[in-house]
Amino acid sequence: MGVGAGAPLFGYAALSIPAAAGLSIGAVYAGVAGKKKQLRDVEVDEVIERLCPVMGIPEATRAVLSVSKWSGGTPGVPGKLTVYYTSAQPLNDDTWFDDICEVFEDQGWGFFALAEHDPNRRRLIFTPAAEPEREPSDSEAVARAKRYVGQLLGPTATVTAIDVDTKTGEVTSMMVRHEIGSKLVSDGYRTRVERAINAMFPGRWRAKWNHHTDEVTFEQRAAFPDSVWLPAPDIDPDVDLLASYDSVEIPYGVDEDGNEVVWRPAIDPNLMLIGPPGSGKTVTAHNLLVNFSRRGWPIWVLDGKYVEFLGFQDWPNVQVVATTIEQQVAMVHRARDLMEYRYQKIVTGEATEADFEPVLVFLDEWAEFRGNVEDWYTSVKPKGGPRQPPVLAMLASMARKARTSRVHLVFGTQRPDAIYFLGDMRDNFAMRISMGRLSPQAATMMWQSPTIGTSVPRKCRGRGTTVTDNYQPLEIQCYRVPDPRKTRDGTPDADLLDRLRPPVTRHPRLLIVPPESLPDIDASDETSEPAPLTYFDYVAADWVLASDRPDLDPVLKRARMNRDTDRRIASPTALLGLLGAPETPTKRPAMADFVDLDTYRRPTLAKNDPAAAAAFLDKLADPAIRTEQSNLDQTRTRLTVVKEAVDDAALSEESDYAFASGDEHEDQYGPVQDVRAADVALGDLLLMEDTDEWVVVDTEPEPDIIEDSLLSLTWRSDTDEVGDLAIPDSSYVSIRKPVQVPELV
Ligand SMILES: Nc1ncnc2c1ncn2[C@@H]1O[C@H](COP(=O)(O)OP(=O)(O)OP(=O)(O)O)[C@@H](O)[C@H]1O
Repeated sequence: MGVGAGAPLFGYAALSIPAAAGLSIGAVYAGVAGKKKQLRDVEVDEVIERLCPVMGIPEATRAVLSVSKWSGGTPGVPGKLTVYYTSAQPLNDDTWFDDICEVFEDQGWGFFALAEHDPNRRRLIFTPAAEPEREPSDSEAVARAKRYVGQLLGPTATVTAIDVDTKTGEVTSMMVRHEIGSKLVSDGYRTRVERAINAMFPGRWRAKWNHHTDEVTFEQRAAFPDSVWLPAPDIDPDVDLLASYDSVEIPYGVDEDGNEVVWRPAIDPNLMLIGPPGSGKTVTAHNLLVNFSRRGWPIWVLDGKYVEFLGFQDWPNVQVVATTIEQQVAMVHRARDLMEYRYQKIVTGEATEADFEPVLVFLDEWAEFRGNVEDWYTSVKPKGGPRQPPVLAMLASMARKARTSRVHLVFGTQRPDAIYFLGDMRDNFAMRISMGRLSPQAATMMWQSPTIGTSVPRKCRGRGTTVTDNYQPLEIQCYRVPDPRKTRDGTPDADLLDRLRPPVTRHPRLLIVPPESLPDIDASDETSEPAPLTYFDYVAADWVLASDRPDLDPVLKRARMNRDTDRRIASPTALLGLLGAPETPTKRPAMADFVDLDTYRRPTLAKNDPAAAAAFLDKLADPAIRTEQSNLDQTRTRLTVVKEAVDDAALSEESDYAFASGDEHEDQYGPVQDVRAADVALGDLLLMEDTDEWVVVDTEPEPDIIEDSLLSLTWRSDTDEVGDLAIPDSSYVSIRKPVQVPELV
């Protein structure tokens, strides 16, 4: 038996019980009903013992509770509970009534709810109610999360909200209020907390700190998708390029939350695209090309590798894909001339920027192009001509004039060499994408931080780093597009290309006509050899509509490739003239023998119709304008280039961009070394001995926040797994350090 009935539990003078309350503390019944009454009193006293602390009453007293309307057997359950309070203070506590009801429920009396509150009498009446909806009690994962939070942010930290994955039961995000704001002002401390959260919970986590409210939200990061195809929303194919220019947004990928990232060329005129082989740089360039073509922009392409853009040679609005070194040099000069022409028109007051239709120029695989041009130049350098090919000195000034001339550059290369960031180049290529993983050295060049982009998983193709609207670096998955050259009819890739292909060709395809040698005008006798063509002859090459020169059209040539051709090319032995293959290729039939020229597709009628395009080209080719624009251009009649004819001032201004030939550091990491854990640095490759896998160390090693005698190494794998290793700093591990590349200094 519990507390003895019939007497106050303890003296409780402070509580004045209204006489009408009918509290039957002194009544002890005997007889038939005595047994039931006794049992009920015991229950009531048990409840009172637990209720008094909830009511803020230090010593238990029966004056706190009156119980009536019992029903259902022995002892049964009450139907009305009247609770008296002395202090109104707890009324401010949102959970007070629930806490009172919980006492009744714990006694087995069922669920109660407040039915009436009489503040004058300081009385609360509770009656039976339906079961309230309650938060389920903490799962093991939640309890663990709360415990970790207490360890990291102090015992007073409280988890104010928590999300759990209903399938796995794992915590996916939590909001925490803490009282260590002053400690968390330090970046270092916050980083340590974030590392610890990453180490303690499955998956990758990020923290959003709110220093004003002393709150932090930890969220599990969503996994990036492996591949996201470029969406093909409807776009007006006839949109007015001049009117739409300012609002053009080119979506090129998604961040980890699925938000689309866009390039706005009217704000950032040029884009720099960096990526080692296999990282997805070419696919990203194709994605940009398709995007712009769908918005009706004319596109010119320099393809430093010659083969990457072949599939887009007959894509609507792609005007030219320069695939030989001669064409490429001519194209860059012509783009530069177009920029200068427009610039001059503004200077002379004949036009404003708003009068120019935008053009997109790809300068892809620039380092490769640079090497090729340097080699080629030795064979075409005119006597007395500049030492370096002039085309290599144009990049910076083209980038600078892009905004005014609306001739926008996509500059692509494998590595962010220091020369691409000299002078105002950094500002003129503020819009950037780096594909794949960067070394800490390259990351410093590209993102001014040795940590950004250095842990991008190498096997996740199309993954890279870019900038947000506020120029903050951000990891993204770039959109993917099929390469038309490698896509077979009837496949889903072909269907997607059909949806992405602009329905109207607004800008006709152009060809750069190879210049022909002319007789040497200085020669005294008629039998002398024609003078060899020089660099400037190639620069001055004519441009024509592709439809006017089917004999030169590579698209047409490809269209007539047949199985015989394929087979002949397939065998290296056959190509060597062995095994019965024809030693000299048979003369090919004339174009007219196999193509009906009349049915050869002319460009779809466009705003820029062929006649207008031809007039535009004439204008560009007009010697008067060309001489005015640049002294670098030489026409074929001026075969001997005298030194003075070259604008040395223009060249010397950018002579620092005399590009060094680039080494290949494909893997970017040096030999295997065994070092103490204390000597491991961010960006090193680390061998995980249990899985025999190389992972990258993705944060600066630090003492473990929980066990500070250990060193914590966080890592990310090539397939985007993450983890944390806490080891004594004297233990040995195998690492590979990123190589230092001289061109990045
Ligand atoms: N955004 C992407 N999403 C998914 N897979 C991609 C993506 N981009 C590229 N890939 C895959 O990676 C392969 C290589 O891509 P890509 O040709 O663009 O690489 P690259 O960096 O240009 O290399 P290389 O210079 O050798 O051509 C593609 O064939 C494709 O399978």
